[in-house]
Amino acid sequence: MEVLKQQNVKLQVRDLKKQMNGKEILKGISFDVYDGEFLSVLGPSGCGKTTLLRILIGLETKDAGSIIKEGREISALKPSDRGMGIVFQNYALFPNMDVLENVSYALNVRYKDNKKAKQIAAETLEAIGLKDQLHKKPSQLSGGQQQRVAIARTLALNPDIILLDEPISALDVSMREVMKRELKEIQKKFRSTMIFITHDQEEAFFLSDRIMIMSEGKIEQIDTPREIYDHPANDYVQDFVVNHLDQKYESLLKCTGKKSGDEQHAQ
Ligand SMILES: Nc1ncnc2c1ncn2[C@@H]1O[C@H](COP(=O)(O)OP(=O)(O)OP(=O)(O)O)[C@@H](O)[C@H]1O
Repeated sequence: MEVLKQQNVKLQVRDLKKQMNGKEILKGISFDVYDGEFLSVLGPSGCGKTTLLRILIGLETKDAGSIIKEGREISALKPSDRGMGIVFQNYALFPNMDVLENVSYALNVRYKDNKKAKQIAAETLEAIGLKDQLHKKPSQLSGGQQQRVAIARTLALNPDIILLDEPISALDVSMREVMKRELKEIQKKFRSTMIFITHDQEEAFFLSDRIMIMSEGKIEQIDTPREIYDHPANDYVQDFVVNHLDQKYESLLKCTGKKSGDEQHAQ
């Protein structure tokens, strides 16, 4: 974590508030995201994760607070000017276009140069392991492959920050495991800054540099997986995260190659 803290802060969210139908959905959320960080937003259904994501990218307005990306307040900008990309749970691919066309579509709009768009799309698809699938339609791909196309489509646009809204949840159990590992590889390869929404404790612990735990529109704790596990901030975190993971945490850490706090101090 110290390494990340020394890096640039990419995004600063301050005192973000949102009400809907008279109900407080976000109750003054403040956090930073570091350059190159994988931050998970973890919480149960209805705690406000998706609302937060939609406000960050500009699909929803905020009532109060600020969103500062690389020193600039972006709240007034439209979604396409915010330098953020989003990957949805349901892929949202164009069914009539092949894989290459799906990824090059937005690049065409950006560069107005079909050849360049296709080249960037093909390079990104190759980097993500889909070079043999370029001319298949989405319906000819597995759920995991479709989600990789959706991720490639976002990566190809090279956004400053990628938001992922439960991108793994719709896949079947075995594909979820594969996708989890692939997502980690993709983030390492592209060194992207990612904000990942999930209700799944194991996903968050496996993937994240830090985890932000939410309940009922507020942040309960934001820290590294190890810190959260070793020092839960309150009873909620203890119950929702630590008790849930139980003995699985050490094996999750082994999978990621992360060392325990004690081992790190010993070095
Ligand atoms: N358009 C809306 N109008 C009124 N209430 C809404 C609207 N959108 C969301 N809510 C409410 O806001 C709260 C937070 O919803 P949100 O979708 O952000 O939570 P979440 O943590 O992402 O949950 P889930 O994983 O189930 O989507 C919920 O109580 C939801 O019913």
